[in-house]
Amino acid sequence: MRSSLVPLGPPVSQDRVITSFPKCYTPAACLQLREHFHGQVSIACQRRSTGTVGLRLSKVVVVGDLYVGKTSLIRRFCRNVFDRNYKATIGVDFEIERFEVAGIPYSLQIWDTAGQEKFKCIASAYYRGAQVIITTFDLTDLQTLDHTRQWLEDALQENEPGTCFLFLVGTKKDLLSGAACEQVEVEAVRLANEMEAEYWGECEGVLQPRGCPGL
Ligand SMILES: Nc1nc2c(ncn2[C@@H]2O[C@H](COP(=O)(O)OP(=O)(O)OP(=O)(O)O)[C@@H](O)[C@H]2O)c(=O)[nH]1
Repeated sequence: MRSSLVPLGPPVSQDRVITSFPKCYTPAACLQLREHFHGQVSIACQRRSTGTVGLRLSKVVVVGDLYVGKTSLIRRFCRNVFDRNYKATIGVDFEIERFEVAGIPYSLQIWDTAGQEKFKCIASAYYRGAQVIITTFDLTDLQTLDHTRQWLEDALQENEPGTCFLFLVGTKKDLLSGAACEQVEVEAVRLANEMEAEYWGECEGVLQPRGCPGL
């Protein structure tokens, strides 16, 4: 069935062609280890028959308090731009990014949700069917870290247990000194482990592993 794997539209750009995966940041923070692969995936990889694996579109939802930097994270990832001007997201917005992973066309549908309380009921209608939940907080505002439990709980409620990969992202690393950032990140990684999520820091939209200095 190779024909069903031909991507629609023009070829994906070179930076969206993924032939190998980077090493995970720390085994404790990364749950997608080889032993966690589904048996069928492991067998398909061993036989190099991944062409028949039908996972070709994943839904990603990004949640978190207002002003933490959800839109900035997505805009950097999709368009490599960063804007210092704040424009609140109204309800939801989305982007589609096309990839080629190990020769298989693959799309990420990324949903940017509004952090403002008054839009929560609109945004939460889009949580269903997520394969990835990215919960974000502002490293300079500890309250936003406290709120991530509730954001995650709300997003998980709309999905089958155990079906989502979870990430916790601390934004605005550039606004903190190394020592202050490390202090918050220790707490964030502890919470990420509790949530069974993988932790990443962020600097003007660019994702960075813990411990990396800001811009
Ligand atoms: N210095 C700095 N500013 C950032 C960073 N990320 C986001 N910002 C700024 O923070 C403000 C809010 O960013 P947004 O991405 O709009 O926040 P949001 O979470 O999408 O906000 P809502 O749409 O209201 O939920 C903007 O002025 C951004 O420029 C960062 O890493 N560093």
